[in-house]
Amino acid sequence: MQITVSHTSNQEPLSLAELGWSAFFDDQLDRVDAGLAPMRVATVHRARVTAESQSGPIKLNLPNRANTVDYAVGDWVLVDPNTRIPVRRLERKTTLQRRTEGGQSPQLIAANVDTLFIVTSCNEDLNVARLERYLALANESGTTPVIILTKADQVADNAPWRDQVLGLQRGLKVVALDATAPEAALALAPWCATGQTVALVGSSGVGKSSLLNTLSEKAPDEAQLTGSIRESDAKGRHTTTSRSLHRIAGGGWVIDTPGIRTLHASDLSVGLDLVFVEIAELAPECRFRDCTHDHEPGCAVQAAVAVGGIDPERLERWRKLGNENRTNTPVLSGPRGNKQTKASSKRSCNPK
Ligand SMILES: Nc1nc2c(ncn2[C@@H]2O[C@H](COP(=O)(O)OP(=O)(O)OP(=O)(O)O)[C@@H](O)[C@H]2O)c(=O)[nH]1
Ligand SMILES: [Zn+2]
Repeated sequence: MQITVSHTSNQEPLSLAELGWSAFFDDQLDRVDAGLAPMRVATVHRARVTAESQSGPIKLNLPNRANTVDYAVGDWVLVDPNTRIPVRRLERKTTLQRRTEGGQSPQLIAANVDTLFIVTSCNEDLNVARLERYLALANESGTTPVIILTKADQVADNAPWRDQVLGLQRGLKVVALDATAPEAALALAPWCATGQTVALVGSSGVGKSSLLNTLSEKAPDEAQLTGSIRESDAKGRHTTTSRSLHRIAGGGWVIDTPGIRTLHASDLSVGLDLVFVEIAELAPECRFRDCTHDHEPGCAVQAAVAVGGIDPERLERWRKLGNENRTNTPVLSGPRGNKQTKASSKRSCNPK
């Protein structure tokens, strides 16, 4: 499908596949959609949404009373090429969302992300509990997590950092690199092929902007701001201000999402099970169905801790994250007035 839309860019037209289109979206098209142009949401502001069309970036005209919070960077929308009004948003393949503290409805971070790059650096600031949160978020949203250890060039041996993160989830891929070096793009190429979409999450100062610039081969004058890091406490300044969709040189797309530091564990169920799979697998063997793996007799998890099969610190972090999840996930009223949480209505791994 190629529908011409007047635009501001001189770039070569992109195929839909280059924009990230796949059979998943094609299957959602109806005959009535003929004449509409599929486009990908690139930026979402309070009253303004822009998109990447096949012929370049364009500003969308929102219908009256449309709420921009309904759109996420990475969304596919079908746009009327004459009015530039998005007529329909396609169902999302993956949805990254977060709930701010006390927030009733989750806030969209990004949509249709294939791989979540969880960025952390080889310094003393590495926080496994935070990485487990990001992993649970990635799993829950349906994206594949990859841990990126930046600043590998600043340590003689990155093995101690690699060892800390490899065990955080079964089959986890970990890549150590220098985010500022062109070779970083090569190391990440397996996840950045044409049509693939990745997103970057991680604390301030770990190298997300640097990685973004390296992946997009941005010239210095158009590069994202890269902030400086305070040497004293290894904590960075927050410098990134607008989320957006960037083209990866010779391949897919990268979404940069600020504000992820205020991420809270909420709405997690299978996402948590996949991170703490060693606990989830043993839980059915506990004597009590609602075992909290704490003080109960016949607890298979505590038995595994006793013989060194389960790391007690992991169990403690699982408990904290599960508690945080339950606290932050609003309780919904069930059909007959019985209360149930969204998380517990799916297969749950919360401390029961
Ligand atoms: N040597 C080296 N320096 C790096 C690497 N990654 C980032 N830096 C430097 O660390 C500082 C912070 O990097 P940024 O890319 O701004 O970090 P960020 O994660 O985008 O930070 P926020 O925008 O605050 O979220 C900059 O001075 C970078 O040049 C790396 O892999 N090696
Ligand atoms: Zn138990």
